[in-house]
Amino acid sequence: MSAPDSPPRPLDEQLPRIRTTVADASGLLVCLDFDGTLAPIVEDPDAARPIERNQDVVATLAETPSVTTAVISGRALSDVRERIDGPSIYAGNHGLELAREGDVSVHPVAREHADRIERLCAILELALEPVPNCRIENKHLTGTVHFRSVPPATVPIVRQLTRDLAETFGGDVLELSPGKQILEIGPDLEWGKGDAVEVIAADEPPETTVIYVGDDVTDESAFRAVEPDGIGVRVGGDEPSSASARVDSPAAVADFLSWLGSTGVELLE
Ligand SMILES: O=P(O)(O)OC[C@H]1O[C@H](O[C@H]2O[C@H](CO)[C@@H](O)[C@H](O)[C@H]2O)[C@H](O)[C@@H](O)[C@@H]1O
Repeated sequence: MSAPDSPPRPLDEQLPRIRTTVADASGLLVCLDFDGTLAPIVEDPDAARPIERNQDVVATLAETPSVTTAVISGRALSDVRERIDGPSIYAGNHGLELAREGDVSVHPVAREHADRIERLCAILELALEPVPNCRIENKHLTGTVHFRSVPPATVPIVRQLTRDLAETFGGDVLELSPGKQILEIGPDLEWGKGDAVEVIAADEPPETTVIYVGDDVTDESAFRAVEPDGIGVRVGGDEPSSASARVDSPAAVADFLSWLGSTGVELLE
């Protein structure tokens, strides 16, 4: 395992360990983040789409008997399900909602605070309306303030207003967290993508290797959940990470997933 403050190694360097780990397994649970991992980061969050090769390889993996696929996203569950087909499991809102086997479960504390999130999103819409290209994404259990496309001089204002309004209207039950050119508002909870991965993995047969691929700070809890027995792959950037391997881009994710679907599946016990 790499220490949390050490950079993951390029995937090629990690392949010998990955081969051994997969060869010792009877099946794979492949968990995938969406934005920045399957889909390139784009200016308009509504325009994000997986690259075609990721869409194809996820569909192929989803049909492979020894593989379970899951998409674990910060987007709302209803949103991410529309964006990629195939997986049998989806988690939305950073793991606060989980859909599997025809059932959707929602974290009870997040459900309790959903009205407060809705109200705060409405207030933020009004307050930030004068800032060109500032978007509020109301995800019902969490909300996102997007400042990727705002005039650079207004970013500090967006950040400060968001902080102030979250403090005033979030009481002591909501918290802010960072993302890629966003601020996320959610319930103040010890629950994240790593917890969702653990819940999903608990239902897999013994000797399943868990793989998690993601690009952002909220994916770190998932890397910690899967490493060192499983495989964490961080996409892009050069930040320290708890993932042991790194790839450059969604295109490189497609290469890795294709390798898993061919060589990886053949290596399984
Ligand atoms: O966990 P993820 O599936 O990676 O979701 C994290 C956030 O992704 C989206 O925002 C990011 O992608 C946008 C489209 O490329 C980009 O415009 C934005 O700047 C990024 O932060 C999504 O809109 C958020 O709701 C997710 O929380």
